[in-house]
This record gives sequence, C-alpha cells and structure tokens, in this order.
Amino acid sequence: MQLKFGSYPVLVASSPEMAKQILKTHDTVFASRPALAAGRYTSYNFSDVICAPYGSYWRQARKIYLTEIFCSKRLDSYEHIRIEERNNFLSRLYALSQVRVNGFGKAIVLREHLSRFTLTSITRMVLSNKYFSESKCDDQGSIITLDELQGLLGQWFLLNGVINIGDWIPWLSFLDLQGYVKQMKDLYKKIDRFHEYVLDDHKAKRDAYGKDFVPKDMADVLLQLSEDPNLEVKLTRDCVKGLMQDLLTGGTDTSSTTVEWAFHEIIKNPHIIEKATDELDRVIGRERWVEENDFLKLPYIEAIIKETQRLHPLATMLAPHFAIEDCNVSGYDISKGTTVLINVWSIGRNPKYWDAPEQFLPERFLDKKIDTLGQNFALLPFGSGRRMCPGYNLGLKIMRSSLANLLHGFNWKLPQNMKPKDVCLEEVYGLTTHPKVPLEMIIEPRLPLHLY
Ligand code: HEM
Repeated sequence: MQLKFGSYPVLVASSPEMAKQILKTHDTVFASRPALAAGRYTSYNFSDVICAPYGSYWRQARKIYLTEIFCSKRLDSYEHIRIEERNNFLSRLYALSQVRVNGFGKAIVLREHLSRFTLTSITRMVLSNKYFSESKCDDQGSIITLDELQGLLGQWFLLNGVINIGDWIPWLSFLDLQGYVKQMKDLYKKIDRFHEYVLDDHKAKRDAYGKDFVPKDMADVLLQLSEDPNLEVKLTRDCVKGLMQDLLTGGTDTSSTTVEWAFHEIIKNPHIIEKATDELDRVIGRERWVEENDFLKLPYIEAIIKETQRLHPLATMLAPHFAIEDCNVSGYDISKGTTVLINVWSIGRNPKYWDAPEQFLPERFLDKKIDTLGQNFALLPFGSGRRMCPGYNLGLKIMRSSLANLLHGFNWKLPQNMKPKDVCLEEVYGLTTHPKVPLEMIIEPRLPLHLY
C-alpha cells in the first residue's frame, strides 16, 4: 500500500512476499532510515545504530556490535550477571508473594517487576551497576534512581514512536505544533547528563589502570574502540554515547514487554500454563532454577515465545526503512526517498500463512522448525537482512530465562474478581507496542523455599 504522509511517500508492506523483496532482494536499497527529528535530537544526531542512515558509520558500528558486543564470548562472560539479577528478581517476587491483605495474597503488577529485572540486567552488562540507586540518589556514585532511568528510556521510546508533523510537512517544523521537538530536546539534556557522568567515570578508571586496563562492561569496550586509530570512521564521544543508548533502549523494553504479552495470553489459556509447568517439572525438576543451557530442552517454552512474537511483535512495523534509490519491487515503482514500513503485525495474523491466526496456539511451533531470525518472512519479530536486530541473542536469553523461571517458580492466579476472559489484549501503539492494561496477578511459590 502506497500512502503520502504530508509531503513524503510511504509504503506499507503487509505480505511476506513484499517483506522479502524489501529486506532481502533489494536489501541495500532499503537499508537506510528516514532522518526524523527523534534521531536528530534524542540519538546524538543519528550517532546510534537504530536511527543512523545506511553508510560507513552505520556499517562500522554494526560490525562492532556483532564482533565485540553481542559475540558469544562476551555474552557468555556476562552470564553470572544475568543469574544474579534473575535470583534477585525471583527473591523479590517471593517476598511479595508472602504479603497478605485481608487474608488473601496481594496482587503484583507484572510489568513493573519485569521492566526492573531487564533494566538492572542490561545496565549491569552495559555500564556496571553503580550509577543508579534503588530509591533516592545516594553518595555511592549514583546520580539517578532506577525509576528515573526507566522513565527516561520509556520517554525515548515514546518520542521515537510519535508521528511528528514537522517530519512530514517540513515547512511547519519550526512551529513544533505538537511540542514533541521541545520534549526531545529536554529529554536529550537529561539523558546526556547521565551518559556524560558514566563516561567520565569509566574514563577515569581506565586512565588509572593505564595499559593493564581490561574492559569490564560494554561501555569500556566502546571507549577502548574510540581510541583505536585504525577505525575507518572515528568513534567520537557522541558516537560512544549514541551506541550506549542503543544498548540501553534496545535491551530493556523489548524483552520485558514480550514476556508481559506472553503472560496476557497464557493466563487466558490456563491449560498452556499446565503444559509448560509439566515440561519444566519433567526436564528441570523442582530442586533448581532454569539455566541458559537448559533452553534447548524446553521446546514448549520456546513455542510460547514464538507464538507471542507472532501475535504481538514488539515493533509492529519494524523500525522505518528508507529507500536510497529508485527501485522496482514486484512491478511497483518505488521512488528514492520513500519511507517503508513492514507490517509484521498483520503478516503474523494473515490466514493465508497461519491456521486459526487469531488463536494463541504454541503447539503450531512444536513439530515444525519455524525460524524467527529473519529466514521466514511470515514471522519477523527481529526483522531480517542488514537492519535485523543485532541484539536478538541477548533478547532471547532474557526472555527465555524470565518466562521459564517465572512459570517454574510460581503459581499464577488472577485476582478474585477477574476471570481469564476479562484479561485485556488491547494494545498501545508506538515504536514498541505494549498491553494497554497492565496485568495484576497473585503469585504463590511452587518450589522449595530455600531456592528463593
Ligand atoms: C525481545 C527482544 C528484541 C526484539 C523483539 C527486538 C526487535 C528489533 C526490531 C524489530 C528491530 C528493527 C529491525 C528493522 O528495522 O528491520 C531492532 C533493531 C535493533 N535492536 Fe532489537 N530487539 C530485541 C532486543 C534487543 C536487544 C537486547 C538489543 C541491545 C541490547 C537490541 C538492539 C537493537 C539495535 C541497536 C537495533 C538497530 C539495528 C539497526 O538499525 O541496524 N535489540 N530490534
């Protein structure tokens, strides 16, 4: 479908065939991003990877991600962080499961706890953990609270998902009719203050160790690369901040929201929880938590994740792609400068490719090998081709670990006044798509108490 947003052409691709043409056959033509105000004002003038135009800087930064940041060796070296944060997460939930109100368990808001878990895990891998405190700022090197940091990242997602009139009708941009650009500039000041503080501190530590310094977190790796004279494009301080921001934004909201959607669906279908816990009892037993090397032995948990990503792809239109040349796609002329949206939400619900597409049926993935990593164009939660999500491996580790351990560690019930059919599946659309109504649930431990 070809549209016009203000002065610019926009193409929405809603079939696997068109998605394949754009993301595979003509990948280089469509591998850029439109130059939107959000990338200019909230991403260091396109110095991150998410918003960067196709070109030498983006190519180099992606290579850094693939070889230095998301390589198996580095991700494995942070497994202890993910285990510690998982244990903290499960212990916190256990403590909350013991709270009683009028003799009944108190409901927890799953979203709050999932986002906090992903945020603490990612920030420790990217920055180490001393820059924020649990409540108000303390004297231990924190300059922000977890809630404030979460708020800033949430606002980044919000402002990167809005339709800003000035992007599409440039002669109106100076008016900033919706006030978004002002909000972007305000957000930039707050986020930049945080990044500056973190980088100064990392740099001071690096300088103190001199030549013997060994990078500990992802920010250390980026700083070290910024001093590499052999890089094709110099990594400036803004680039390092932009890339750090990619890792924080890309890593938090994404995994936690997918797991939140999974719970919305399975709580409506309690037999799915039964099947999943049967698998966990059979494979893991009740004397330990699920570890990363167990994932391959848990096909039903994997099927729940795939089915969630089919019905609730986090980025329903991927991130916008942008044509850098004129191109003929399946007989249609697409002009240079067209913004291209790939509607993975409707592709995942198309009855031509999926039986009973509106139903949540993890079983559909059990006997078939259906890829979610960009080879099957009817299921593209991470995109495909040059712009495909570089952090998918880390995202999958976090989603698998949190979903499996939440189901393994607790029984999940709706509050007394709610029935499964009352669970709301409405969406709030943005760069990422959230459930409109956060799920509240009552939890009870199901493993021996010494494990919590
Ligand atoms: C459930 C987990 C995740 C999902 C569903 C997801 C999904 C996506 C999608 C759909 C895109 C856009 C692809 C396109 O435009 O064609 C993307 C891009 C990106 N993601 Fe993820 N992501 C996840 C986890 C992560 C994590 C953990 C990180 C980093 C820590 C990350 C970092 C990025 C970056 C930097 C890009 C931009 C790539 C580029 O433009 O070249 N993502 N992701």
